[in-house]
Amino acid sequence: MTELPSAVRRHRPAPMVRTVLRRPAALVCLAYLALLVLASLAAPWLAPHGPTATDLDHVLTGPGAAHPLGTDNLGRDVLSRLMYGGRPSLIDAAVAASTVLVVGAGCGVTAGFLGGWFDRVFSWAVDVMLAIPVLVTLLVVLAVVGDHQVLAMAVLGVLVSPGVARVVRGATLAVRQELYVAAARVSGLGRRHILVRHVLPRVAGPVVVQVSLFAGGALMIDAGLSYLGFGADPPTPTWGNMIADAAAVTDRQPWLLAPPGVVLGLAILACGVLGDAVRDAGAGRSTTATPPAPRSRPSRSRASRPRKGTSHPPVPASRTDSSPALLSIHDATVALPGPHGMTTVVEGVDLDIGPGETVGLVGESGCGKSVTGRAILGLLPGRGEITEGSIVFDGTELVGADPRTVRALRGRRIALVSQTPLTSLDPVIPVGGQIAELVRRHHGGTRRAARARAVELLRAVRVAEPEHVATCHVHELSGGMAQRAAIALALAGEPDLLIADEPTTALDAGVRAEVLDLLRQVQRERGLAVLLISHDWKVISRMCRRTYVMYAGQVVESGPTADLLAHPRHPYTAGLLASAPGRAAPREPLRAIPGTVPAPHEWPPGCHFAARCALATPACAAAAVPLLEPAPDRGTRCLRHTELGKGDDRDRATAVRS
Ligand SMILES: Nc1ncnc2c1ncn2[C@@H]1O[C@H](COP(=O)(O)OP(=O)(O)OP(=O)(O)O)[C@@H](O)[C@H]1O
Repeated sequence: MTELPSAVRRHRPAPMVRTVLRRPAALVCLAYLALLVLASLAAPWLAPHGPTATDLDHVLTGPGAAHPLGTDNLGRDVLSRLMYGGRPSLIDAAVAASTVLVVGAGCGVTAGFLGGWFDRVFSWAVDVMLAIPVLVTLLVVLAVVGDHQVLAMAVLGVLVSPGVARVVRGATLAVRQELYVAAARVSGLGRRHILVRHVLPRVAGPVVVQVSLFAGGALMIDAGLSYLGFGADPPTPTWGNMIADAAAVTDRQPWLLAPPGVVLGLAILACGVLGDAVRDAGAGRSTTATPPAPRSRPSRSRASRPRKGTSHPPVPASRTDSSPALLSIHDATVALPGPHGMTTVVEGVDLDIGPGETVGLVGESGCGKSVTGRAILGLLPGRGEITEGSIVFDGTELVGADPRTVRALRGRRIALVSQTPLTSLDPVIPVGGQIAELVRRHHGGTRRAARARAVELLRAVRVAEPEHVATCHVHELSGGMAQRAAIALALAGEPDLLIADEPTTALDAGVRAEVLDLLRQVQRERGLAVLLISHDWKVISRMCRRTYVMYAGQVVESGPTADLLAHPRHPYTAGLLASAPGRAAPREPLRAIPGTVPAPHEWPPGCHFAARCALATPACAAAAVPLLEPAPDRGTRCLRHTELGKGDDRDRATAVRS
């Protein structure tokens, strides 16, 4: 089993509330605001005098025994009026802040999360609303609704919401684009679940900051409106009209300005400091939660070490032609939106995987391997779509199927393991919690049973101390261990097909061998079919009986791996093999196929590889090359495949430059 990294026991992120409360300044501010709320609520019982009771013998007195904060120009007790006045001021601010929370933050989160037409309408509406002058509109509203201050503050909240919504939308969009959110979709979790469990906790920080800062501003605006005479009618006290009364007699009793001014000023300050504390706590958490660069440690414990003589264990059995395919892709064409409009990025792909079979998909970067994998899961980026062809999984056609049918397969029947486990696991939920969440989602059961199953799955993927690792966050794990956890997560639904998209690319050589061993073991034990996407011929030859080679969106060659490696039937495969790092002799420069993969909008009408091919003839460039069958169970898109592998032509086909 892999050893437990020492880092596992460190850097556990504390819940946000606890992190905030650990800051003395935040604690003082919270206490102050709580005191204000309590004092204003309990004013009828705690205030020494009524809010309008006058004592004409004591007018404009300073602080004293009978009146701790003095009296105003009508002999009214300032402390009592402050307490009573807090209630409307705080209610007004709360109404405005709640409106911003519901309208601003609510719309921002919805637009950022849903995207599409809602986001476009939202952005347009925000642009329009930001052009509306807030104060002027508010004064007009007050002129219409009179002294209905609560309504006015709700209107203020609506007017301020676009700015807040824009910030919150940005934060939500950033979280939505995180790989772990995509991974949660791949795992089959529903939208609402992903929003509540994976997105909202991450955007809660920015939302609280925005709302608390605005609450301070709302207190100030409320006081300002009362000062101007728009608030509650005298003699009802508000902090704003108390400041207005004090301002009228500053020459006779300047002290009178101090109590409402200080109380209000401190309340605004407290809101700001609290917002800062939440922001800092959030930043601290995301720093610890942001996965560091993969720390793949070559853990060398006995169970996971590749054993001598078993470095090339037998490749899992291939599907026989008579057995029905578990996954059958036929003539699939995928288009994605891009700078050149909808562009075809995968064209006419045929690919079959039998139950329990491991099939390789290999090719240079940008050839369409990942898009093909995502097309199977119905998770194409943007407004991408499968424009032609069919994808049949276990007898069910997925192209054009009800989205619920495809969603039901994700995680449960088809799972994905990506190359970046550190970014595809939720950084703020313990690994065990994420696995248990999927177990319950796909198989039901109690929380306790799901947690036990999560530990079992971690043990199955050879994680040491699985009980402990289940409580860890992903940033506490090494690269290899995180990849094991990601595989455990993929197995939670007990799928029939695993799409492994370069699952070992981010790992170092030692851990790579362990993870490949592990994949083969789970594949064998569970009869899993695996589509293994890779750049690495070594991985392909070790794992896959059959391989498909992709170039510029097309499958250009396919066949049993051993045969394909020994006798490539397409110059691209030959070139790719010749430029594999292991093929170069010692001190010989690494070879490469001349040129680069053309971008999808630059694909030629004929053979996509013609421009880089030493064997190309005018016929190759003239028209699209269909998939030919040079031998049983072999496919190639090369018109000159019969000439490959013969003397000089073979050399020319693999002609590469340093
Ligand atoms: N979100 C996207 N929007 C637009 N085009 C995309 C998007 N993702 C991929 N593409 C394009 O689709 C084509 C295929 O990309 P894909 O990621 O499938 O290649 P790949 O063979 O998996 O490469 P790699 O090995 O680097 O992952 C590329 O031309 C790429 O630019």
